[in-house]
Amino acid sequence: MSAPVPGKDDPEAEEAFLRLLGERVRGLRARRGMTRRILARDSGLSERYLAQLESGQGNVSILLMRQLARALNVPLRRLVADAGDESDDLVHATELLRSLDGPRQAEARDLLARAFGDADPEQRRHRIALIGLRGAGKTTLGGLLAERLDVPFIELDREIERTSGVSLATIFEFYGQAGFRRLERSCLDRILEHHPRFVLATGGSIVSEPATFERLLSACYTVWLHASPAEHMERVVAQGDMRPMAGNDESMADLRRILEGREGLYRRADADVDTGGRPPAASLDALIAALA
Ligand SMILES: Nc1ncnc2c1ncn2[C@@H]1O[C@H](COP(=O)(O)OP(=O)(O)OP(=O)(O)O)[C@@H](O)[C@H]1O
Ligand SMILES: O=C(O)C1=C[C@@H](O)[C@@H](O)[C@H](O)C1
Ligand SMILES: [Mg+2]
Repeated sequence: MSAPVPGKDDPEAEEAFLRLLGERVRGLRARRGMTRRILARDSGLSERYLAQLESGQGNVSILLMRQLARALNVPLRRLVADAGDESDDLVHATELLRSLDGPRQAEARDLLARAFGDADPEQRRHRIALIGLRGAGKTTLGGLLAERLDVPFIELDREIERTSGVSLATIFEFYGQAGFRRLERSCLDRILEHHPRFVLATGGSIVSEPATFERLLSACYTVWLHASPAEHMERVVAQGDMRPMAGNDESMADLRRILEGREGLYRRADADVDTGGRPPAASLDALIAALA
């Protein structure tokens, strides 16, 4: 039996995607009042090829797709968006956000999260979620904090393993990053549904999944635990934990790169605690102070 390819669709789903692409091109062309002949001329594709594509039978290369997008004057992402990502409201709201500069985009995102987030602010204070890189102290401090607050301590990675009945390594091997992310999201949703109070230790990479991270931020009081890269590495190695980080082998360079890639997201937490250069008991006091 050949190895599974988690990113590959079955042939029916592939056909459905090509049909969607064809309908999308036909719809955009119609809305613009362009004949197939004109679009063929402006994009450099032959009329015959365009007809094939519009009927869902053309698997067009990315460069030809870019030519088509330019001729239709739409961003390339609009042609290849997943089903459901193309309502006019979503497209217009996205364009509005894109017209703002960086700081105002962040402001707009926070406004939207406040207006449409599902959290009751009072309940949010009783749901504490620890985020941070491996070795930050999420498990160590999370357990101590839960004991102190007399609330359940939940480890999201362990919940994912318990629900799926297999180890994280097996999930990644057979279902890929995408499969892990789906399980992570459904476990988080279930925890939020069943527990009004808890301390939750999340997986270090939860911040890389925008929808899941937004849900976490809106439903929980989040605290970013961090130490210096060297301390993170020291702690991970001392635990004999040789799990690959984001698919790479362990090295300081990888760890720095991962931290760099995630730092801007970790910073969105409600509070942060530096767990470096002090014992866990001192970090626990700092964590409790950060919740006050
Ligand atoms: N100030 C401190 N706060 C928390 N942990 C500390 C501190 N100083 C040293 N440590 C040690 O660092 C390690 C932290 O590991 P821990 O498993 O809690 O991190 P984690 O964030 O849960 O990592 P992972 O993402 O791999 O689950 C523990 O061995 C702990 O004893
Ligand atoms: O930091 C990471 O990249 C990860 C940490 C783990 O807790 C798991 O959530 C997963 O293996 C990814
Ligand atoms: Mg842990």
